[in-house]
Amino acid sequence: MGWECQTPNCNFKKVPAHTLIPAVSLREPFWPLTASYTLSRDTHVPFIKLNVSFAHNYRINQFMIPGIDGFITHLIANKTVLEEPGGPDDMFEAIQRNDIGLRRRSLGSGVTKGDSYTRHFLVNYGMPYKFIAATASSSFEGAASPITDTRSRLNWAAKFLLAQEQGKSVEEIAEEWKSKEFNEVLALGYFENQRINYHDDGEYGLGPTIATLSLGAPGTMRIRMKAKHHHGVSSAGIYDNDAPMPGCAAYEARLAMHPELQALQQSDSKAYKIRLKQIPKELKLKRSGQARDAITMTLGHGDIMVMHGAELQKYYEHSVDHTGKLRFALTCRYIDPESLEPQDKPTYEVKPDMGEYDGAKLGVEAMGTE
Ligand SMILES: O=C(O)CCC(=O)C(=O)O
Repeated sequence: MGWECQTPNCNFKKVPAHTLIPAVSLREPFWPLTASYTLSRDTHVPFIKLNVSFAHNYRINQFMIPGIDGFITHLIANKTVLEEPGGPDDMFEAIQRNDIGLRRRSLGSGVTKGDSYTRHFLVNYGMPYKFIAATASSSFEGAASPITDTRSRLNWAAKFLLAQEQGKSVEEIAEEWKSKEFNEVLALGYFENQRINYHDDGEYGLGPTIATLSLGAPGTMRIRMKAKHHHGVSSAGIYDNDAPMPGCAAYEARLAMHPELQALQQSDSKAYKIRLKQIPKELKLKRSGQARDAITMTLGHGDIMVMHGAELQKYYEHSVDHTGKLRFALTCRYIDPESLEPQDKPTYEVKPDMGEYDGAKLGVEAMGTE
């Protein structure tokens, strides 16, 4: 990676050497990391429900958001996970040693003269994911092992959590999961001061489950209700008539008037439009500002974060920053091939995941609790 001048006939190229950041340097002297369960630094506001469990070397923080059908789960890895052969420590160093194609990509914005670029580095594998930036996609065939291993690891994590949530066995979930398993890995690389701003992952054609493996410096992931749903009013002062969510501004009052407003929408569209302008003033709803963060998770090296539920993406958004030297986030999604325009379809076959990673098999004796 480096710089290359694209002026015709200019051959300027600068490729600074990357000094490898060893995985052991990520260990924090005052943060216990052993073969037992790791502590949590996550926080949340009172209306969010947290369920903590422990399994397969992970402390599992499952956040439930009232009103939302879905969950956000943070699997906090212990030392056994980090040090397993081909695991997070090995992956972190392998991504630094091999060029997996991480580049700043053009956002294709017409706002400024010339191209503007993402502030972080990215590359996509498997089914093309065209929403963040014009990201070149490559086949899983021949991809570096951290890419294919991540796909397999995250398919396991998603199946395990869905089984837990739905009270089914992992085998039962595996049967249903097969046709919609993760078929894409988006790798993001962040150097110092690089971050991804608030956004959602609810684009057309995406499955309801999204999972990320975090490698390197701990990332701070913040989740907040989108301003439109929190305040319930557009910048033009029009009331937003989506169902109000617990934790939003004037929740009780908005909830009480919701059925009446729905009925008015059906019966008298003129009166309904007038009400949409009156309500923000009546309830003194703010048009600007943001909701406070509802959940803040510290995504440590080797941790997995799984978001499940389409409603979650509709009402909530997330951002991630970090204060270290280098962080990678490898995120898996299911992208419906039918949702892609002919010109966006892959030119290669996206084959099923043959990795068969099973986190339940790891270090069972060391934990002594499974
Ligand atoms: O950096 C991360 O952990 C999150 C990446 C993310 O939000 C995304 O890929 O949509």
